[in-house]
Amino acid sequence: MTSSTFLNIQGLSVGYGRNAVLSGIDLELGQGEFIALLGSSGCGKTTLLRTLAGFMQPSSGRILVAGRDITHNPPERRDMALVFQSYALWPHMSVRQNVGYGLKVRGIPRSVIGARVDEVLTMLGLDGLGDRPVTALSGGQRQRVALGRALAIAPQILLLDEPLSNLDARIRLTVRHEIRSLQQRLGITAVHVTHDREEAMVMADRIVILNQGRIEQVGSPEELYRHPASAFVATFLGADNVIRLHAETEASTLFLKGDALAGGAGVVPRPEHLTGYRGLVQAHFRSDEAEIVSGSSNGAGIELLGIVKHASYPGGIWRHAVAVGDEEILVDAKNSHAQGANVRIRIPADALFVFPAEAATQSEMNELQRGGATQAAA
Ligand SMILES: Nc1ncnc2c1ncn2[C@@H]1O[C@H](COP(=O)(O)OP(=O)(O)OP(=O)(O)O)[C@@H](O)[C@H]1O
Repeated sequence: MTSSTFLNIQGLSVGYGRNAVLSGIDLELGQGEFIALLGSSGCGKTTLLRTLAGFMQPSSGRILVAGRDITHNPPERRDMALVFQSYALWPHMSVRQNVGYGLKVRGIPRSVIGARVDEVLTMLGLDGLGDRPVTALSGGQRQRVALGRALAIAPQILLLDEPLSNLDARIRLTVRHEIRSLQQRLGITAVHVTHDREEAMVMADRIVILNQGRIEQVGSPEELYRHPASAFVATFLGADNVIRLHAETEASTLFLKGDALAGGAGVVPRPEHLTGYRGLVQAHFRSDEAEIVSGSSNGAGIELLGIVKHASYPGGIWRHAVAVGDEEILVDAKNSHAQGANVRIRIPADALFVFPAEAATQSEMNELQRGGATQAAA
């Protein structure tokens, strides 16, 4: 644990009955840090948040806040507030009563509650709505009330469980910005659960990618985007074009071979995790980082040969589905290329993420047996 660690999650495992959901989660957050938990449906994001909040008990591991072990504290003795996707407001209460609720149950005097609620309503731009029933508010306003109720108790840690997913796209952008700037202004440590990649990227100081109950990678949005540590992270962060190739390494160079490549081969700098690797790989890249080129070009990268299957115009760019060998990839371009056209696609080395192939197909196994690459991936 570093001296600046505020929330420290150590070896946390959590399950429902005999069904293990989270396994050995280790994570340290600094005070005032905003962390986004990102992962596909069912990977355990909400379970982690509920365990932090004290609504679930871990089967092993500890949670420390400022060095104090709070693993077995009840929710009200954790100095944390949870904001739900569904708002979870009291429908029979006014905005003011909802925001003051947490203070009331803590036995705070009425005069203090009144002043604090006014302060929070102003902070969230809800002045003038205090006496409205919450049922007479828009979705964005309701979520602001839910946030106000959480902030009224001045928690040290704010837990956000997909608070924006019930809002329409435009309001979501506004509330996203409001939450982030409030959190920064108040210096609150925040853990935000989302399955929206862009939301995590623009809001968080660091993103935690969860996959099947384990942490796959932790880093700043840019680190994760530029240096995904696994095929899962690359795919999850948009590098979902995949081409399978054979790879061999020599010193700091990665030699790639495959029918999909122009000239049957390509050379790129070797990523750290492929030191000494020889075998099947899957190369990932984003559709907007691949380029349709008219001739061979200079600079580190690879070139693929493909045939345009169809082109569509989602706005600003043309998106092409291109058959490359047995695989189909998406490539964006400023101009459209006709169906059936033979194209050369260039992917710069720094936009190419190469990992050992997850499983060999039958034809790849046959090729391996014929003496291609000798090391099949795990
Ligand atoms: N009350 C429960 N009893 C048993 N299993 C549960 C319960 N709640 C969740 N699970 C299971 O635990 C796993 C993790 O669920 P969790 O809600 O934490 O996932 P999540 O990542 O938040 O998913 P989503 O993005 O869909 O909300 C899932 O497989 C889910 O089916």
